[in-house]
Amino acid sequence: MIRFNGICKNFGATRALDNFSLEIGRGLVYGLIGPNGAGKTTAMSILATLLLPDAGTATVDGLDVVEEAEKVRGIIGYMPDFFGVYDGLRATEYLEFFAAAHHIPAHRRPGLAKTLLELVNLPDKADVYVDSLSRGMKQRLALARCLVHDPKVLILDEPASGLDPRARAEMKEIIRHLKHLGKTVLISSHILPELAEICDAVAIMEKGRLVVAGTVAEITAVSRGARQMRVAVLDRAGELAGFLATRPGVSETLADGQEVRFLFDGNQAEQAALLQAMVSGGWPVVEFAEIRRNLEEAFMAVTAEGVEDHGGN
Ligand SMILES: Nc1ncnc2c1ncn2[C@@H]1O[C@H](COP(=O)(O)OP(=O)(O)OP(=O)(O)O)[C@@H](O)[C@H]1O
Repeated sequence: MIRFNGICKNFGATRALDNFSLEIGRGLVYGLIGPNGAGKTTAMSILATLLLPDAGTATVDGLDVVEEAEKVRGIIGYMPDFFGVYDGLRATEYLEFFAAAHHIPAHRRPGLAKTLLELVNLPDKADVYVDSLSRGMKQRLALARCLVHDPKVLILDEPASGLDPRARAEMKEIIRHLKHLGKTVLISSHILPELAEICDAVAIMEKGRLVVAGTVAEITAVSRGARQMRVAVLDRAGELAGFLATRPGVSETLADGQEVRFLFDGNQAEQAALLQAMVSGGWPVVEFAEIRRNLEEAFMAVTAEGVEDHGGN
């Protein structure tokens, strides 16, 4: 549904996008994550036809964002990271205004505004002036605004930034709902664990380049190298740490109370063999499991290590 192909974009001496390529399948919620200045907003602006790339191509549903910009605008909804709302307009008027800009016939606009306000959980704010809404409500109204022309693709630049936990949870619910409606959603965020919850896949960017892309599980695996393990025993943890240190693939053993933590570089069969060795050695093993990294830790690891490109998804 979305394809970036070798996109480069410079601002003076700053290379905002450097041969950036990514493919995003239809109907997915796709997260774009990266540190400040990674190029997320630049990539989204190019997709939204608001910036021209210096090199490379980008398409939305097969339409070129430069050659067929007008058609692209008809099938995307774009929510920028910073946006204003107009003074002196009520929520319904605000939505009707944008519906008019999208050539929705006048008789359909009131019903559409009502439906959209319900969709973003603002049905009781129809007659409230938009500049008096809370930040979270403004964000949701802005999202409703992106939906007036029923776009296939939504491009949401940090839609949850600056929101409190409740408002973020509401935003997440709405994004889930949009997925059920069949939309393809590209979303950028710094709130990484939240992206993990709602995204089918994520791409990590750094310095204008794609670092890694895939499902959250794939990314945590790619970034992992040796896995961190934890084994809990009824007693003799210190002795077990010594034993483990002699086993292949085991490093950095650390006994702490009734548990031992260590790094393990091995496949599942080797992991099973290790458990068997512990049990055969007489250690009373209560638990043995991998300590899974969350997306945030994976993100820190891959951006620090600069993992090679793994292509799009
Ligand atoms: N209009 C502009 N003029 C000059 N430099 C720009 C412009 N827009 C972006 N840049 C630069 O391009 C790089 C990428 O910026 P971009 O806003 O795309 O990153 P980002 O990943 O969205 O960052 P953030 O998370 O801080 O929003 C940065 O170094 C930024 O300073």
